[in-house]
Amino acid sequence: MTLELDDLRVRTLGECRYDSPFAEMLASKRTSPHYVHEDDRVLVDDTVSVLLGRGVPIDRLPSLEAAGPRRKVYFDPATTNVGIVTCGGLCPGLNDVIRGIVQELTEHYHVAHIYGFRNGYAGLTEQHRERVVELDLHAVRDINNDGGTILGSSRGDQDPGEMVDTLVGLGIDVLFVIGGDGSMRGAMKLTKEIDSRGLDIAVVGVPKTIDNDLPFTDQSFGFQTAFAQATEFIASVFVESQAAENGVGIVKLMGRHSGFIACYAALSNNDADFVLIPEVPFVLDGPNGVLARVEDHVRRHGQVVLVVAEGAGQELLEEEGRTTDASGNTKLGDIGLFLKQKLTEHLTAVGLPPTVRYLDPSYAIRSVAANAYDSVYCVRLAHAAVHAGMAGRTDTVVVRWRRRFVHIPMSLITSHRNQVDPDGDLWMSVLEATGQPASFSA
Ligand SMILES: Nc1ncnc2c1ncn2[C@@H]1O[C@H](COP(=O)(O)OP(=O)(O)OP(=O)(O)O)[C@@H](O)[C@H]1O
Ligand SMILES: O=P(O)(O)OC[C@H]1O[C@](O)(CO)[C@@H](O)[C@@H]1O
Ligand SMILES: [Mg+2]
Repeated sequence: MTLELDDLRVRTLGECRYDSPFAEMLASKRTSPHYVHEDDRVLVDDTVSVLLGRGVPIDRLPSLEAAGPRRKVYFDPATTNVGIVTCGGLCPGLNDVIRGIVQELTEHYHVAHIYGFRNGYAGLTEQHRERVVELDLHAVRDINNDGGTILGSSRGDQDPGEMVDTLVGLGIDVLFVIGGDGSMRGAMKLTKEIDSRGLDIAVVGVPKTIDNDLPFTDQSFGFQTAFAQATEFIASVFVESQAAENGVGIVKLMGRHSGFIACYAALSNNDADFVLIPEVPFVLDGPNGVLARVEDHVRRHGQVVLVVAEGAGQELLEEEGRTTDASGNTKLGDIGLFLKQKLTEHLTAVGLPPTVRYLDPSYAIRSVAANAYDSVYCVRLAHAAVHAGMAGRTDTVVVRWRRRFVHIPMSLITSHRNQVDPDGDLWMSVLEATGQPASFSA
C-alpha cells in the first residue's frame, strides 16, 4: 500500500481553545524514548531500507500524530456529553475500555454526562433509544473483572440518519465506538451524516478484534488473552493424543481471514505439529498433502496435534449455500470437522485407525475477562481515545503502533486486513517450531 504523509493526517473539528486538565503536567514534557510530544510525530516505517526507499526528506516521511493529552482541548469539558457503544463480536477487554473511558472523563475532565448505548449500533436507533444508560464511576466500578461488555453488542445494519438523530437528541459531543472493521465502517457513515448536517460531533474509534486482523496496530487488545485461552485447549488435545494409539488432536480456533490466534497459541506451548491458517493454502491429497504428512508424523511419533484457524482451507469446502451473518460477513464452512473426517478416513485406510480428539473452543476464548497485560493495554487505549475526543479529533482511531500510542484516520483501519505474512518472521517461527513443510502442494 502506498502511503503519503497527507493520507495519515487525522481530522479535527477546530481550534482547541479550552484549558486541558493536563496542561500543567504537560508544560515541561519533551519527546523521549518513553513519551512523544503532542507536536511530534511517530514514523510509520522502522527499517533503514524502507525509509531510504521513500526518497523524501525526513519531515515528509509517512508519520502519525501522537496520542495523549493536549494542553488545550476543543470541547468545554463542563458542558460535554459523551456516548459509548460496543459493536461486533465479543473480545476480552471491552469492559476495561468502557471503564477506562468513563473514569478518565469523570475524574479528570469532569464532563457533564456519559451515555452508554445498549447492544451496539442498534441501541442508537429509534426503537431502542429509551434503553440508553447513564454511566458513572459506580456503574463501571469492577466491570473489568468480567468478560463481555456491560453495554451488550450486536451485528446488523442500522440507518445512520436515525442514529445521528439520537446523538442530537441527547446532545452528544463525542461518540466512542469500540468495534472491529464493520463498526469502523459504520462509524465513518455516522461521520458522513454528521458532516452533511454541519454538526459538531466527534467520532473516535477504539479498534477491537480478537483475530488481530486490523492494520496499523501492533496487536489488538484482547488478542493476547484470547490466544492464551486457546493454548489450554491445545494442551488438552496434546495430552489426550499422547495417551491414545494413533492419537490425533485437532483444535479449531477463531480467525476468519487471519491466522494470528492459531500461530500464537501454537507457538506458546509448542505442542502443535501442524498449523493451518487462511493465509497459507494447502492440499489434502498427494505425497506432499496434509493427509500424507500427518500419516508420516503418526507413523514416526504415534500421535499428532493440528491447530487450524476457522478460515483455513475454505477453498476445499463446498461453497454451495454459503450464507452471511447480519452484518454481511460470510459464514464459513467448518474446516475443523472436515479435517477430522478426512484424517479419520485416511488413517484408517492406511492401517493406522486413529483416536481423534477434536476441540472447537469457539466463544470460550473470547468471552473471558482480559488478562493483566490486556487490561493495561485497554486502559491506555481508553485514555488515548478520551484525549483524542476532547481535543476534537474525529473520524479518528487510536492505536498502538510500534509501541507508541497514535491517531490514525478511520479510513485506514478498514483499508486492508492485517494477515500473517507467509514470507514474514511469524510464519517462519511457526515452521521452525512445528517442523511442518513450508507448503503442502500437490
Ligand atoms: N459496511 C458497513 N457499513 C456500515 N455499517 C456497518 C458495515 N459493516 C458493519 N457495520 C455496522 O457495524 C456493526 C458491527 O459490524 P460487524 O458485525 O461486521 O462486526 P465488527 O465491528 O467488524 O467486529 P468483529 O468482526 O470483530 O466481530 C454492525 O452491527 C453494523 O451496524
Ligand atoms: O459472534 P459471531 O457472529 O458468532 O462471530 C464469530 C466471529 O467473530 C470473531 O470472533 C471476530 O470478532 C471471529 O473470529 C469469528 O469468526
Ligand atoms: Mg469484522
